[in-house]
Amino acid sequence: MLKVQNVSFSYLKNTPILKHVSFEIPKGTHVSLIGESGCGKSTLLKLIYGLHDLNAGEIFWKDSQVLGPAYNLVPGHDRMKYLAQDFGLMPYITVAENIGSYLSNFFPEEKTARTAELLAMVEMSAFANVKAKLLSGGQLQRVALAKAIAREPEVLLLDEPFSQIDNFRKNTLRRNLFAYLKKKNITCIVATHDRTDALSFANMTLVLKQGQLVAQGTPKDLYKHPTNKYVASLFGEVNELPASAFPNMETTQETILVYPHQLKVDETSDFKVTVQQSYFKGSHYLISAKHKGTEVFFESLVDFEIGVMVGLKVFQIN
Ligand SMILES: Nc1ncnc2c1ncn2[C@@H]1O[C@H](COP(=O)(O)OP(=O)(O)OP(=O)(O)O)[C@@H](O)[C@H]1O
Repeated sequence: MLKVQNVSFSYLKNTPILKHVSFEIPKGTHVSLIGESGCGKSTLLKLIYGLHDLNAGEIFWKDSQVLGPAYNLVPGHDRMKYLAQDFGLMPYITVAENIGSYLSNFFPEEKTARTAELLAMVEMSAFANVKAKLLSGGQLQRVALAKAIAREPEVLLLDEPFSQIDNFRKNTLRRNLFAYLKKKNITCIVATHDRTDALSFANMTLVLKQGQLVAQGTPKDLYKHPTNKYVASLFGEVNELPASAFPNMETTQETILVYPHQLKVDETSDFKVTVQQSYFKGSHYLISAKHKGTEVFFESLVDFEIGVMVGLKVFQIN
């Protein structure tokens, strides 16, 4: 169990970055850490790893307290691995040597086999003998991931681990990596802006806003029952609409959160919008429209001309 208890932290005096953050993560859980840019995701990963001293609170991995540089000559918990956004690879040695640098030289055959296994997982076998400085950003990121799991940490902390990897490779890589981590029961926290990381590959999602933990739960629960628009918008476009605009909800004062796929064109509906822009998404169009000055997004299988007025109804609310 990873326990983060009432943690507060600031880099500079009087500028709090994290405020009273508490949560617990059972061993082997995959967590996605989401929130707008600058909300403190990277900082939280660094604190869990022990790279900074806390202002208040405590962090424990199992029975061992994570201590910052004031208490540790070499910062960083020895059962954890933290992969920063800048990768931390050595440019003048090969890909295989970079990965092998964390593995013991006492068992050369095992080291070679393990390096080959890790290279295959990140689809970089063909680059084993290429110097790291010659790789693209996405290739470097794949090698850095292989290096991070080389010694099988108990806790893996990944900061935007797939940000530079093309979509084609990203999906295979995510499936390989998360299946491997599950098999080895490695606890993993991924700070991400990618909704697929947050929804499809996590058992638990933590939502940060301005340094505070504002929501936590399974990805499905948070997606289906977002506590507010901020949480919902981290999964994609979302509309906040007056409930009274829709049939059977005329007397309701509240607003409702509706994802674009939950709105359907229905010319009989009194809720009229004017089409502003249409974005082709492959399987459908995402249409941006206006209702009394408010932007409304809906999905449609057919395209609409800009300026056309259409009626919308909510057809599938959570
Ligand atoms: N070394 C530092 N010294 C001072 N302030 C810092 C330092 N590192 C980060 N910050 C500030 O802390 C806040 C949180 O930054 P952090 O990198 O943790 O956010 P984030 O959620 O990971 O952002 P992003 O999604 O853009 O990576 C930001 O306001 C940032 O400017």
